[in-house]
Amino acid sequence: MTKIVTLPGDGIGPEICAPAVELLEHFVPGVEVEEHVFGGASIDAHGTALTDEVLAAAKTADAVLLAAVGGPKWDTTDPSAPRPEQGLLGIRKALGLYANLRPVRPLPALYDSSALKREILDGTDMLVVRELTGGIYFGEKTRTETDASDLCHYTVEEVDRIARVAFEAARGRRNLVHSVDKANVMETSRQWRQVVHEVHGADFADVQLEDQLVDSCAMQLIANPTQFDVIVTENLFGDILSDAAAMLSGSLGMLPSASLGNPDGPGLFEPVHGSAPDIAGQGVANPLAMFLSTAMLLRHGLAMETEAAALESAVDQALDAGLRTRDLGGTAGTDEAYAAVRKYL
Ligand SMILES: NC(=O)c1ccc[n+]([C@@H]2O[C@H](COP(=O)([O-])OP(=O)(O)OC[C@H]3O[C@@H](n4cnc5c(N)ncnc54)[C@H](O)[C@@H]3O)[C@@H](O)[C@H]2O)c1
Ligand SMILES: CC(C)[C@H](C(=O)O)[C@@H](O)C(=O)O
Ligand SMILES: [Mg+2]
Repeated sequence: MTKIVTLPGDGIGPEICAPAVELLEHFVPGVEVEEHVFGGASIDAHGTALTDEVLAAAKTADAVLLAAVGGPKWDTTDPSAPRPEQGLLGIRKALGLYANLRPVRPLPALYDSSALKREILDGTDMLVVRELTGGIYFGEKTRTETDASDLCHYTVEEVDRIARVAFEAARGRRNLVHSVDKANVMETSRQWRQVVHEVHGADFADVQLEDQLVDSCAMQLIANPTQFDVIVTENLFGDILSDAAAMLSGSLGMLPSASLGNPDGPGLFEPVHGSAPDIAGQGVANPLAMFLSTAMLLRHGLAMETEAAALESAVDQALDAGLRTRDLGGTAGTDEAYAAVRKYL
């Protein structure tokens, strides 16, 4: 039997997770869905954002569906206090999920919801491949009364394996990879660039490779997004660039993600956005990034390509038919969005 562990988390997390579970039950008859507390909710219940029990449950699942964590209640500058985000980083690392795929494909129906002009958006279709278990997120952290430090560290192996994910992905797309770094300043970036070129020369010479500095990439994402096919970049740059790229789709509430990398364990599927504390509890959150993450779970986690495409198509059709949540300039609530998508299944 297929087992999915769900981690609704905090803020709008539970509101967008509930309808996603209904979609899972629709597409995977008899699916066993096991829900666990996670993030801030887990800090409140157990004093830690990710308990050993939840991690053990996740390891036995076919896939993990996560909504969002965090919120002002747990925001603190005290280094000894537990943080919801530690649960997120902890589960990514513990499951060995180094490859985070964030596809950005603005729909013509939503061009008017974006801050960018239609003619700039038209034809945009990119995949951000974000390294997820290394870099400054996981390097040594220190803090004293007078200073603090975060170490950015990458091994050659970590860069090599994420480069391969990006090149492989490009082969199934437009065959172009932009490797984004800060090689004019950072030593980790200079080695990143060298390793990416070595992997390219050895095994992927058929794929076009471009280097781009991260500051320039941020500008190019807004100025000329259609030039990109696959962007591969380190953890922190990928975090920032993918939120910027989300706005090409009209809203952060539209961008899904899949975290993969361990062939023997489950993948983790979650929207790119956070727990949106400013709108939590109002029933107005856009659940579409969560639904599209569920589609990625069907595709990458359960090898159910037909079902994944059907769900993506239902989202497209609902938007074509006029579905607009508040973040997209409309008035539809979370339940209405779910009903609008359900109509096309
Ligand atoms: N994967 C995750 O769990 C994740 C990701 C990012 C941020 N966070 C956490 O979320 C908390 C809030 O962070 P933030 O406010 O910087 O980012 P956020 O992504 O939660 O929200 C940014 C803005 O986008 C809006 N927004 C986001 N998702 C939306 C949706 N589905 N529908 C409608 N509007 C949406 C919010 O209302 C807010 O105005 C922080 O604690 C942060 O650490 C968690
Ligand atoms: C909440 C935070 C730790 C997380 C990250 O930085 O990875 C989020 O912003 C994301 O993009 O998934
Ligand atoms: Mg982020």
